[in-house]
Amino acid sequence: MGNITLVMLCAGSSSRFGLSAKKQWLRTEHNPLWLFVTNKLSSYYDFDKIIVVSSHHELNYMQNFDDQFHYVAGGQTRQESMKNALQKVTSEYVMISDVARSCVPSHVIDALVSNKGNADCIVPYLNVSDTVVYEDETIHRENVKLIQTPQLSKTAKLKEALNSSKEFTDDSSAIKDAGGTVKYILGDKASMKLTFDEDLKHLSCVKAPSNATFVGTGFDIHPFEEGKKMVLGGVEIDVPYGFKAHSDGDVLIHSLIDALLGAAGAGDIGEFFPDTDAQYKNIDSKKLLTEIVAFIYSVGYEIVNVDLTIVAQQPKINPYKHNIKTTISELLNIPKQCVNIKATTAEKLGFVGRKEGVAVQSSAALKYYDWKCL
Ligand SMILES: Nc1ccn([C@@H]2O[C@H](COP(=O)(O)OP(=O)(O)OP(=O)(O)O)[C@@H](O)[C@H]2O)c(=O)n1
Ligand SMILES: C[C@](O)(CO)[C@H](O)COP(=O)(O)O
Repeated sequence: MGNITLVMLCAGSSSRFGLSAKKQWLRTEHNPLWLFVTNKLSSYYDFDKIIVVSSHHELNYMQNFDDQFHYVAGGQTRQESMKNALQKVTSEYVMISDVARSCVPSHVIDALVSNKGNADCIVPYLNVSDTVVYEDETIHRENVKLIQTPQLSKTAKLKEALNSSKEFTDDSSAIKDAGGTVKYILGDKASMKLTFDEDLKHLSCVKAPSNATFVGTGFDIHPFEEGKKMVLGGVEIDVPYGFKAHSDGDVLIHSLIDALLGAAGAGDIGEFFPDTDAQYKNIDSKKLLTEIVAFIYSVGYEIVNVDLTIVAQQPKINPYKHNIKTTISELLNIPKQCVNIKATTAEKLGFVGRKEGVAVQSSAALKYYDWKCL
């Protein structure tokens, strides 16, 4: 243990990446990239502590993957994410890395550690081999450094440097601005940052995602309530009663949400939308499904197909099947032929047979987003 904490920054929004999946959630075999990179760096050096910084709404999901790390919610900027992580750093030194730099070679980590203490911040860089023009003027390219991460800082100095109102794009510029010392060491082209989708062709150290399929199931029941509008599968049903619920009571969409979350290993609808939360009172469940679909795609999955079975003695479902199928396929952004809607009565048995309510059983299949096929 060398009194160094590793902070892995994984809370970005991947806005420049431009794909359905966020870059830190691309899979290599079965591992999300953030886990692959964190495990790789932790194999190079025996850190005192490893902190993974996640987007706030992915924190619970991320923690499912590995409980050996500490997890912290990130902020709106890289700097905010760093500051949030630093609140949990007690070691004398901190190594902060971008998960977007997924193929950092071990010799860079070795060089950072061997320079520990030689300056307030040890920074890997690359020289440039192109001619450089800055504001229409050609400048001496030997004076240009392309800065990389991880960077190894004295924790106290970095904390002090970030207590600034200024926004810095990396640790070393903050430390320099605070009068600290910086030592530059040669980095490696392999440490290239994954920013745009075309950068994927340089992602040499990771394997393709597994082609496995993941299946989840959902089940929900809602009793009838007189005088309420009925919405089922996002479609208004022409009957003088609806579903008793905190939300609009769309029992099909609730069941489908649980099937999607189940396939992704992401818990259940109540963990995402507590029925004690006033913001979901009478909410349109299509909005909930839209949020869950965005989550499923952003954490690196694609939806293969869904199969939904409505168990109802009333109302008659057949007249609405086509519209429900169309609505669900649009909400999931999958072809209509990948959405199957079944309806059955309960043969007048039980609460369904007594026309007290409706149950829906759902199944969903997911696969990893195949970024290698781009
Ligand atoms: N609020 C933020 C913003 C960025 N990062 C992390 O900082 C690293 C470098 O940021 P960048 O490559 O810009 O990632 P994104 O912010 O996701 O990309 P974009 O700017 O295109 O949205 C990434 O590992 C990213 O996850 C972070 O932890 N918290
Ligand atoms: C920290 C960094 O990787 C050093 O080059 C870079 O500044 C991150 O920039 P981004 O826009 O936050 O990706």
